Amino acid sequence: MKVSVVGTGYVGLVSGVCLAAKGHQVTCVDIDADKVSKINQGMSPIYEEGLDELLQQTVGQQLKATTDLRQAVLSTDLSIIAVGTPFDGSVIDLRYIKEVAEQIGTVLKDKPSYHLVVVKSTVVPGTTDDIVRPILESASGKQAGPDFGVGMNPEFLKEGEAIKDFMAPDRIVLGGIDARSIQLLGELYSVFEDVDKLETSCKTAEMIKYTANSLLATMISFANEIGNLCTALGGIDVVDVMEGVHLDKRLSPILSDGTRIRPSFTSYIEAGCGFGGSCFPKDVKALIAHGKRAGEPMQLLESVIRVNLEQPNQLIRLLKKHSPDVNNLRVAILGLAFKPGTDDIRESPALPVMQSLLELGAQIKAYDPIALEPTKDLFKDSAVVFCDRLEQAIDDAQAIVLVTRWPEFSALPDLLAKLPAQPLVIDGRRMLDKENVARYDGIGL
Ligand SMILES: NC(=O)c1ccc[n+]([C@@H]2O[C@H](COP(=O)([O-])OP(=O)(O)OC[C@H]3O[C@@H](n4cnc5c(N)ncnc54)[C@H](O)[C@@H]3O)[C@@H](O)[C@H]2O)c1
Ligand SMILES: O=c1ccn([C@@H]2O[C@H](COP(=O)(O)OP(=O)(O)O[C@H]3O[C@H](CO)[C@@H](O)[C@H](O)[C@H]3O)[C@@H](O)[C@H]2O)c(=O)[nH]1
Repeated sequence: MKVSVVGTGYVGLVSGVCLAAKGHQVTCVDIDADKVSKINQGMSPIYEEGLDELLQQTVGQQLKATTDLRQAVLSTDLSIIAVGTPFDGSVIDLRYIKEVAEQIGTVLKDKPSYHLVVVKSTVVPGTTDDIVRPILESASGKQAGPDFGVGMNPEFLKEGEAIKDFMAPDRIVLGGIDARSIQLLGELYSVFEDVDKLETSCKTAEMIKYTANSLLATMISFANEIGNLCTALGGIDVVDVMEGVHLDKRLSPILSDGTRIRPSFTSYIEAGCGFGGSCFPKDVKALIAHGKRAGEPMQLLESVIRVNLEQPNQLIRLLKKHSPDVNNLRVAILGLAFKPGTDDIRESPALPVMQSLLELGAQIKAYDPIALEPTKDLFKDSAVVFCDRLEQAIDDAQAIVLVTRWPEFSALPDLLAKLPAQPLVIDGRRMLDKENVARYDGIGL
């Protein structure tokens, strides 16, 4: 099929490149001419494992990028909207979605053939039916249904694993205003075989996305609250607790070949220093606000956000338990990205941890394999020393605070063993073997 994807951020570019790799003819559209130029040269504007390679395989053949939305819509059968939907504190900001809907509607006025417009951005339930559809109708002077189709197809990819998630998704949700819209959207995804596909309304598709993210965020805050209680009670390790809980077959099913799905970090019931990123915090807050407007306060989700806001402080509390005076303490912060596999620092727990330590007078060295540059900008007026190598960050540290679960940090016990004096290690992700580190403490211990 011929597909245009509007917005070339994490979701738009990954979707465009993967759909191209699956054999579709894709035109990516962005208002940012720099991004468009980079994409056409085969260079991804964002860091995502495997994206550059897949882009280079497809660009100039199955995929091209442009700033010309009009031409892109006229020359394709289907347009996917993948622009940002930031949360402004009380509602999600639909400015970019509305702008793009208006622009696509204007083009549809001059397009004689049927076209399907699909919202992929995360939008609160009702947005596609009540906001996007009327804008498309009024800008085109046409009627949704007979003249053009409207669909909603939420995206579930995780940053750092985006290509894998898109190419082999757990499920594909096909929302649409009518059978024809859903059928065409289904055709786009017919190249994804052996994947559960759910056909539904746009409003339900939107709600599935928010519910999925809210559930995962709830599981994390739940694990973190239990972890903090383990710390307060003493003599209990949350890792053992969660393993015991997870052995319930309802949580770790036994597969038909007899193997059991074991608890792992990705199970979302592992305690840590809090969830960050561009999705969980924003989406949970947006659903809370949407609930309030509907007269349905979301008390559980309010607590999920409160627990998460407080969780980075738990690292400071643990540090102070061992070193009550943090003033002038030499502290290494390991990991700045909100999770491994990305240079994205949005809502990363590392940011409030560094801020608190600076206020307490600590001397900070910070290290991340790829997220140093964006963090440098945020702390440019501070005395934080940014290190290019892990060894450099820890060489004279009195304390180490591990914030991001980068695989590279599993080498820490060996590196520490070579140091003349052993620093205290506060493990915010419980990724190190506590028996292998001389002075160890961590979340939920
Ligand atoms: N980042 C994720 O992991 C993820 C995963 C699933 C869903 N989502 C959702 O997908 C949506 C997009 O997220 P993102 O992280 O890709 O956003 P992003 O901010 O990385 O990218 C948005 C892109 O849209 C472009 N844009 C803005 N206005 C435009 C216009 N009028 N025409 C063309 N391009 C325009 C911007 O220049 C930018 O490149 C959001 O609703 C987000 O919640 C994100
Ligand atoms: O057991 C866990 C798992 C994750 N996290 C943290 O949770 C945050 C989010 O992690 P992850 O879910 O891996 O990354 P995202 O890229 O934010 O992906 C989430 O948000 C996307 C955007 O909506 C969805 O598409 C994905 O399905 C959903 O997992 C990160 O800070 C992680 O460190 C934990 O603290 N404990």
